Amino acid sequence: MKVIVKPSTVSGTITAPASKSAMQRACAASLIKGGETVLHNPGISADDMAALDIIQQLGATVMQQDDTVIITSNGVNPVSQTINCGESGLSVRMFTPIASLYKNVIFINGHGSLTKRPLHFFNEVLPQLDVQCKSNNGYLPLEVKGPLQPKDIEVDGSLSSQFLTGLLMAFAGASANNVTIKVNNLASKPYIDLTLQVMKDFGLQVPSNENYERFHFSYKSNGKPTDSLHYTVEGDWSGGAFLLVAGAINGNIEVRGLDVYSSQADKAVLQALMQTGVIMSVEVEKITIQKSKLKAFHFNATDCPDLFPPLVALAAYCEGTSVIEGVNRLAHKESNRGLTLQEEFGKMGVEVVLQDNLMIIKGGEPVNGAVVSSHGDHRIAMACAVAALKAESEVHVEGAEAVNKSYPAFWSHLEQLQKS
Ligand SMILES: O=C(O)C1=C[C@@H](OP(=O)(O)O)[C@@H](O)[C@H](O)C1
Ligand SMILES: C=C(OP(=O)(O)O)C(=O)O
Repeated sequence: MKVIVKPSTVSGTITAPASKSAMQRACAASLIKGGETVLHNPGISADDMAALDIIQQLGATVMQQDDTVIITSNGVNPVSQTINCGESGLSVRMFTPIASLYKNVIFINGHGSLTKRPLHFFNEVLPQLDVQCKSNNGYLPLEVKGPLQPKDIEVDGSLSSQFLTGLLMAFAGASANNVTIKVNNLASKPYIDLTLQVMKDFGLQVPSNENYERFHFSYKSNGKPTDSLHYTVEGDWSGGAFLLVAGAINGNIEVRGLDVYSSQADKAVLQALMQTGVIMSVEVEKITIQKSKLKAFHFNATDCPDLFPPLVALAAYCEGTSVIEGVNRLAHKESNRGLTLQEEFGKMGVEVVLQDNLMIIKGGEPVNGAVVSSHGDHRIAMACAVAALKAESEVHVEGAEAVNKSYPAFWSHLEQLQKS
């Protein structure tokens, strides 16, 4: 699908979508907790749908009712031998250890970009927890056979935090007692805060967190699972970042649904925006942001790598040279995002230089109309669309359907803002 974005101002009020990071964790926690969970503001992205499907294959029942999703679970009790993670990195890395709680073989698959994302962590780590694990040389498909036994273990967290999220959930699901997960070089640390927050909200066992290096579980019985836990999925700072950047580039908009007290990593977009000098007011209920004269910024996105795409769009309109640190974190996302951002913004005449772990963006020059490609990556599609808002002419975004992975309403939200 191709979407043509015309240069235009944006105005009006928009509510950010549900966070897929929070929604997928809530699905996992509902499965592990047992009993009934009512999810309010449930996400509907492709990644969220993958997580809902996985928990059903692993034994939960899922019912849509009005604006909620009701999940009932008896723990991990699969009704199928196979789970399909779609294109979701979080789902495959979080649900593989959870599926390993089961005593029989489970096959794990996915499609598209997920088949190219590294999973060798499991070949190294799961056997140490008594799980047999086969993979296709460190890639999908996987085959696991548990039951996983929580043990003291030391793992490498430098590739992705998502493996640790999976281990933490699985250890809680196995009632880990007096065991420690030691992690070296953990990446994307705030995502672990979100994991621990969701575990706490669901009444799961929460380990102590010693400086993101040691997570110690000491068993505390929480008694019977709470009947009918109500959980509201928070708004998505990762998708919301594109809306805020759209406002800064060429708008006057109000973004709702973003919790300023959230544990989400991408809340840090506010820090980058503040450096640009944008006119913005942050309140509990809403963030108001408007087109302003923007100056270049220097931002470290090592722990919030999903902010690179919106920040490159922002940097294109900032006077001077902006620098974003943490490019090494981008190689294994839906595309190799350092390279795809360089290529696609290059087509619009925006110079993006990759130097070691830095991305250097020369801003303040005219942004040209162009035909760009999403490379099947939702965040590349959204970054190009937002950059188009003040371009010299139309930007044609090919592969625009990629946004369904995290933000299916993105194109209609953008259109709504362009019209109001
Ligand atoms: O746990 C999560 O919800 C996520 C963690 C991050 O991945 P890494 O830990 O691999 O950086 C992020 O990029 C991804 O979009 C979502
Ligand atoms: C990398 C992403 O997600 P995941 O790793 O869960 O596929 C993303 O949403 O940008």
